[in-house]
Amino acid sequence: MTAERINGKAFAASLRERVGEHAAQFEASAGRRAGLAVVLVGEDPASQVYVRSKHKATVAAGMESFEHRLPADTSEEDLLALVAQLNADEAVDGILVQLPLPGHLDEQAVIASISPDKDVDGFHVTNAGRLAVGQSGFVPCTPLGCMMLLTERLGDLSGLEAVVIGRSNIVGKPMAQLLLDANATVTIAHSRTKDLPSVVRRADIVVAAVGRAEMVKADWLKEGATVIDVGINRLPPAEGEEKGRLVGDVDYAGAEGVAGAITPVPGGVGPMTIAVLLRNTLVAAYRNADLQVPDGL
Ligand SMILES: Nc1nc(=O)c2c([nH]1)NC[C@@H]1CN(c3ccc(C(=O)N[C@@H](CCC(=O)O)C(=O)O)cc3)C=[N+]21
Repeated sequence: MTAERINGKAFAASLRERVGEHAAQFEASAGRRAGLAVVLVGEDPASQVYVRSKHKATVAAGMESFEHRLPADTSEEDLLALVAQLNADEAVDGILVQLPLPGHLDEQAVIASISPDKDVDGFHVTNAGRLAVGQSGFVPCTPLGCMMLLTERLGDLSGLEAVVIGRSNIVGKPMAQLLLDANATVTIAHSRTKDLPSVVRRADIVVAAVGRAEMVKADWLKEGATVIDVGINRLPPAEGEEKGRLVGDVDYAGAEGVAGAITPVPGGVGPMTIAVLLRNTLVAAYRNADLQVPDGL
C-alpha cells in the first residue's frame, strides 16, 4: 500500500485564499485593513526566511504587515517597550515575536507582555488557559493547522486513538488538547516514554513533533494510520550537495508503505502554520473591531 500524500501546501493555499476573501470583507466593514506586526530580534538566517514569507503571505491576503527588525543586542526593556507600543496601536490586530529570541532575553516575559487579544501565536498563558478549559481564545498555529488537515482527511475523530510524540507548549500540549476536544483518545509520548514503538503502533493518528530527523520508523506504525509530521530537520549535506535535505521526524520513504496518509516535509504542516497565522490575525481583527467573526473562518 502506498500512503496518500496529504498536500498541506495546497490546503494552505486554499485557506490563504479564503482568508483573503474574508479580509476584503473585513476591510469593507471596518474601514481599515487587518494588521499583523512581526518582531524579529537578531539576524538568525532561518528566522529571516520565515519572517519574509510571513510578510509576503500577509500582504498577499490583503492585510497590513508591520515588520520590526531589532539588533541582536536589543535590551529586554526596549523589546518590552516595542510590544507595549504595538499593544496600544489600533492598526495592529496581531503581534508575533519570532522565536527563538537571543539568549539574554526572557521569552516568557516577552510573551507575557503581549496583549492576549493580539496573541495570534496563542503562546500567552491566558490563551493556553483558555484552550485548556475550552474557552475561545487563540490556538497555536501549528497544531491548529494539523487539526485542519486531520479533519479534512478523516472527518469525525471521535474514538480514534491518537498518539502525539512531543510535549512542547507550542505543539505537543495544545495538539493533545485539540485532539481531546475532538473526542479522540489521546496519549502524549516523549523522550522518557517506555517502548515508544509499541505506543505508536496502537495509533490511528500519529503526530510527530520531537525535532529528531526521521526518528519514527515504518515498523512503528499501524497499517493505515494517518501520520502528521511536524518536524523540520535539515540533514548534513550529502556528497555534492550544498545544503542538506529537509526531512521530518518520520522516515517518510518507509512510512509511505504502511501509513494510510502522511504529510510530506517540506510541503506538509509548515505551510499550514503560516496560513493559520493569517487566519488567527483576521479573527483577532474581527474581535478587536467588535464585529462578528464570520462562520467558516
Ligand atoms: N513566534 C513564532 N511563531 C511561529 O509560528 C514560529 C516561530 N516563532 N519561530 C519559528 C517557527 C517555525 N515556523 C515555521 C513556519 C513555516 C514553515 C514553512 O512554511 N515551511 C515550509 C518550507 C520549509 C523550508 O523550505 O525551509 C514547509 O515545511 O514546506 C516552517 C516553520 C514558525 N515558527
